[in-house]
Order: sequence, then structure tokens, then C-alpha cells
Amino acid sequence: MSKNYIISLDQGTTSSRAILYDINKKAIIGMKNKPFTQIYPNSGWVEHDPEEIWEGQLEVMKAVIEEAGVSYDDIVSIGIANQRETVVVWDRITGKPIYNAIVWQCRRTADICETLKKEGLEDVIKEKTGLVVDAYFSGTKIQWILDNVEGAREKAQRNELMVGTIDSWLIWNLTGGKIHVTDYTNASRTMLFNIKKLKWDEELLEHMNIPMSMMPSVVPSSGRIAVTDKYVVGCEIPISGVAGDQQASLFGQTCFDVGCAKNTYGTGCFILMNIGDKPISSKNNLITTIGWVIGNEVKYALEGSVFNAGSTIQWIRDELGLIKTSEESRIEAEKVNDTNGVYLVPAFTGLGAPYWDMYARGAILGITRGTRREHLIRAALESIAYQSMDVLELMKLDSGIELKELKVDGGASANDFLMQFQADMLNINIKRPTITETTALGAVYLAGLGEGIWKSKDELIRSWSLDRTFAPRMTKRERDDKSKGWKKAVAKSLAWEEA
Ligand SMILES: Nc1ncnc2c1ncn2[C@@H]1O[C@H](COP(=O)(O)OP(=O)(O)O)[C@@H](O)[C@H]1O
Ligand SMILES: O=P(O)(O)OC[C@H](O)CO
Repeated sequence: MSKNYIISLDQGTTSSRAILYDINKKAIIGMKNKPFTQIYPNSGWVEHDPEEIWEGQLEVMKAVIEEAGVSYDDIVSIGIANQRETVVVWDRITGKPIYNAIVWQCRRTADICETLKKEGLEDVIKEKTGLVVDAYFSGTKIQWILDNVEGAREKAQRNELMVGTIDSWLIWNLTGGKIHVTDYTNASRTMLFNIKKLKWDEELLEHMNIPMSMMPSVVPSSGRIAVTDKYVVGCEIPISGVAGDQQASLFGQTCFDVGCAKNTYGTGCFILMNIGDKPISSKNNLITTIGWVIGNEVKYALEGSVFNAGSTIQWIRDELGLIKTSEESRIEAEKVNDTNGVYLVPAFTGLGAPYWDMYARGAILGITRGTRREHLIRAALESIAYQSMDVLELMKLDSGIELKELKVDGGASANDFLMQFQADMLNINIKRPTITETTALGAVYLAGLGEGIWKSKDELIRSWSLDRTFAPRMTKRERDDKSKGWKKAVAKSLAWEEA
């Protein structure tokens, strides 16, 4: 008897989601979401409790299955899409984390990165991993835990510790502590993985003083990876798809051809473009990453990672109280014709691509007595589009590809004002699909392909459907003026904190 459902676990920065996908209806039929605690122990530091993530993820998974009245036996497989770079170190015997997860946004390892740069490792790291040296990536976070948690270094030397990104941590728990793996896309975010040789890099591990014995085995993004433990989950279900959430979204948007790109507007903005079988090295401060590995197929992507996007809207909502809901930002922004010269640079945790400034901090510029609340709200939304514009301009230079359109998804892609402004600033069409849960959908596709539900990626292309196209309508002059103002504002926010 054929089974009818796929479960997708979308473990994001602010919440854990589980979705239930009906293979016959080709539709998401259930979704559960559980936010978890954001821990800010020091300025610029961000942590998560790994146990809270695991327990919340298991809870929403069980809840979505039970609410739909679906039998566990009717589930073909599980796909996982996870926040990337965030790293957990745990005890091999007890399975307990020895420290909180250090989150991708956390800046605490900026000084370790400076040391790597002083040691002349920037070019080596770029060449091997496709990445720039930045506290964003997992390597220096692991080093920090080993250097700062009492007894950790000795335990690591005795082979008593394991490390992994959130996919590893979830799979370890889902399998009752039996399987320690990560997939190629997640491995490519650690600054410890050679994306050309497709293996952990001994030289970089040594430089960051991380024993190889702690590292997970690396597996393809699709194909049977493990089976859940029936005592933990209630049933043995194959885990057959795993990818970092931004790669999952690239896949869910069916960006299967070279030059196809997507932007996900979540906590941050992550713009990825499929560049095919060869890892083009960026000359403009973008990064090269693994898009997916399926069987012998290895696809690479160029990426621009913007650290603060939707989080800016959360900030004006929760800290400044300018709006009550994120949705309200559109209504308020549309009440004014422009920002009246105000620019907001949301460098709360430094700036990512293409500036890579760990010491940049947020700034609001151009304020006058005429500045109103609506101008600030509009400036917050516009900052999301400007940051994406900065990345896409350089992506064109690196790839030589003139983008004709950009596919979008993520929470803030629901904002029509933002999408129109993005189309205007990029001067290209923005295409929003009917299903903007493309991250979760990407994990569904990887898991389904892994179990032979779909024979090839071609079968998936037909499932992408358009909700709305946003076509540019701004004059070149206006675009150039706005862009110039934005770049001036960014320049003021750079290197604000002392190195
Ligand atoms: N209508 C909206 N306008 C602007 N921002 C929004 C809107 N809806 C949600 N957001 C922002 O999008 C983010 C949530 O998107 P989501 O894709 O769920 O993020 P993540 O996966 O990073 O947790 C939040 O930061 C929220 O402020
Ligand atoms: O949690 P998200 O969806 O904002 O994604 C975070 C990214 O994976 C960080 O690289």
C-alpha cells in the first residue's frame, strides 16, 4: 500500500514549524508553529537552548500529524530544513548539550576571526570553503565553546563530544542518539568544509583547534539518511531530505537552472542564485555555497546573506512600538510618498554581504523636525529592499548573468509595499508564488525524491504557481537618487564598534 504524506520540519531562527504535505493533493494540509526563546547574554551575542528547540520541534511534528488524524504509518518520510551555521556541542554519552547553541547572528567570535585574518587565512578559507572570514559561520563558534566551557577541551580530546548544526542535532535526537550526520549544504556553512573536494578540511580544523572526531559524517541532501527511533517518535519513519533552510528554499522555488535566483525575506534576507556544477569564486564579497547534492549531482550557488531584514520590522514593532503587527507596516508606509530623506541601516548585528563588517551598528540618518512615524516605518521596510539590491547588483557582476526576474518567499514577502519597492529598486520583475512556505516545500521535495515519490526534479517544476508579479515602475533618476542616499547612510554605520 502506498503512503500518502510527507512531513517537513522547518527549524527557523525564531520558531520551529512542522508541515504535513499530502502527496495526492500536492498540497500542504497542516502546519504547526512554535516560537522559542531568544537568549541575548551580552551585547551582540545570540543563543538558543538546544533542548527547547528539540522538544518544540518534536511537539509540533506530533501535533500536526495528530490534528490531521493521519496515521504515522501513512508517512513516507521526513524532510528537514534548518537555520544554518547555528551550532550545538553535546556529550556523546549523555546526549546533553554542554552549552547553549551559538546562533548564526552571534558576533562573539569577531576577535577569533580577526586572528584568522592576521594569520593570513582569508584567501585559503575563501578558496577552500567559498566563504569570507566572519563570525557568522560555525567554525569559530565551535572553537569558542571548546575554549570557554570548562572541561570542554579535555573532553573533546578524549573523544567525548560531538558537534553539529541544527540538522545534526535534530537527526541525532530523532534517531534516539544513533546517527550523527549533516548534509553537504549545512557542512558548506561551517568554514571547515572544502566545497570542491567535498570533505572536512584537516588544515582548517587544525587552525581552529577542533578535533575531526567531533565532526558529523556528511551525507547527500536527498536519499534515505536515517530512520526515526520508534520510542522517541512513536514510529520508524525514514528521514530522506536535509538541507539548510536557504538551500531548501532555492529547491522549493524550483530554481533548478543556472541563473535562477530567489530571495527569502525572513529574519534576514538570503539571496541565492543557481550557478551550476562549478563553484564560481566571488570577486565581490559574495559567498559560494553548496546548493544541493543529490546522488552524483552537485549544484553550487552564489549567496548574499543579509543579517537583518524582517528582524527590523520586529524591532520597530517590539522595541520602538511604532506598529502593533508586522502587517501594519505596509499600511503605515503607504500613508507617505517617501521617507522624507530618512534612511535606516539595520546593522544590529553588524552587516553581512557585501560589507561583511562585524563592527557596523544600526543607524537612522536624515531625521528632521518633519520626520514622522510613518517615515521611519517606511525607511525600515525600504532598508530590506536596499540591502537585497546591494547583493543582487554584485551577483550580476560575479555571474555575468543579467537577472530578468527574482522569485521571493518568506514571512515579509507577504508585504506588497516591500515587494513593489524591491521591483522598483532592482528594475526587474518580482515573482511571488502562491505557496510562500517554499523552505518547508523544498524539504518535502528533497524527502520525496529521496524515497522515489517523484522520479526527477522535472516533475516538480510544474508544481510552482504564481501568486503575483510586481513589475518595476520607478524612473531611473529616482532609483539612482535613492540608491545613492542609501549607500551614503551605510557608509556612516560601518566600523562603529571598535575592533
Ligand atoms: N507583512 C509583513 N511585513 C513585513 N515584515 C513581515 C510581515 N510579516 C512577517 N514579517 C517579518 O518576517 C519575519 C518572519 O518571517 P519568517 O519567514 O517566518 O522568518 P524566520 O524563518 O526567519 O523565522 C519576521 O521578522 C517578521 O517581522
Ligand atoms: O531562520 P531563517 O529562515 O531566518 O534562516 C536563517 C539562515 O539559515 C541563516 O543563515
